[in-house]
Amino acid sequence: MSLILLDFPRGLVKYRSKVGIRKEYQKSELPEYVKIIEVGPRDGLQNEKVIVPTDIKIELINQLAKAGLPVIEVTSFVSSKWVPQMADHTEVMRGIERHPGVRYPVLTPNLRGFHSAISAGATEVSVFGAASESFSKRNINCSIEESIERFEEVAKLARNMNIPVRGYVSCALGCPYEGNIKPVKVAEVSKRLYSMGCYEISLADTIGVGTPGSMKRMLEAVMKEIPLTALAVHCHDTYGQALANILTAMQ
Ligand SMILES: CC(C)(COP(=O)([O-])OP(=O)([O-])OC[C@H]1O[C@@H](n2cnc3c(N)ncnc32)[C@H](O)[C@@H]1OP(=O)([O-])[O-])[C@@H](O)C(=O)NCCC(=O)NCCSC(=O)C[C@@](C)(O)CC(=O)[O-]
Repeated sequence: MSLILLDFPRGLVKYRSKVGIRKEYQKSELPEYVKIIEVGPRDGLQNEKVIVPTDIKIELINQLAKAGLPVIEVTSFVSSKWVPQMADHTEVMRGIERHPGVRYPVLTPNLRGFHSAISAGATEVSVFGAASESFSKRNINCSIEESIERFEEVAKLARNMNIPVRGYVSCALGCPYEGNIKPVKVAEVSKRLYSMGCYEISLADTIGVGTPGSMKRMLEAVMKEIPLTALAVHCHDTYGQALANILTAMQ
């Protein structure tokens, strides 16, 4: 697979680094702990040309849980016309083992997706917006403003049901249609997601065009609006920059 997908928050202590690394981290002022959110079964498999059979997906997710991943993004409750790779969302969600201490969030773009996800047994969801108008239209068929309205409905219902909601901001470091995206726009969308109740905002370098410099500028803008402990990064490795960008985010 050509992607390295790491959702990588600083501050939220969920995944303990190995002893030894921990000391080095302290010396170099990197975080003592990191939480890794495994998104392969969703973000990886949604891009596969050949649709992976449901039982293989289930086995992959079970093996990832056994490998010690604390959070595994399982699937998306989206339109199967748009993303046929995720059409078996309900079967996957119902088929996986639930390992104690492991969380299994799913993507839900709207209330319809939320209801389906909950019926299938989801206990955590993610809404996914963008800092680019063009990307929002092409990805979820609505403007940024309309998407925020849809997410607010999801967040409100989720709050009433005690379901945690995470928020993605796509194109945080560049858009395939609009090119550069201003950090202030990323900060604005992030703030709206955070204000509606998303407990964590994942800033996504959707097409992997970020660099350590642009990552730093973007994070500086977002950190003015959102507490550091509520931030994560999601770095695609299209141009081999994901690890450098993640290191910058950690610093
Ligand atoms: C968002 C929608 C559903 C909007 O869907 P819509 O606004 O209803 O518009 P539509 O006309 O395109 O709807 C298509 C059909 O889906 C139905 N529909 C409506 N909602 C649902 C639903 N929840 N589940 C299943 N079906 C749904 C709807 O009723 C309609 O059915 P039809 O009338 O044609 O028979 C649609 O545009 C869609 O499914 N888009 C795909 C979005 C997607 O999964 N993108 C990839 C994931 S995001 C991502 O990868 C970025 C991320 C998170 O990884 C971070 C990063 O790296 O940037």
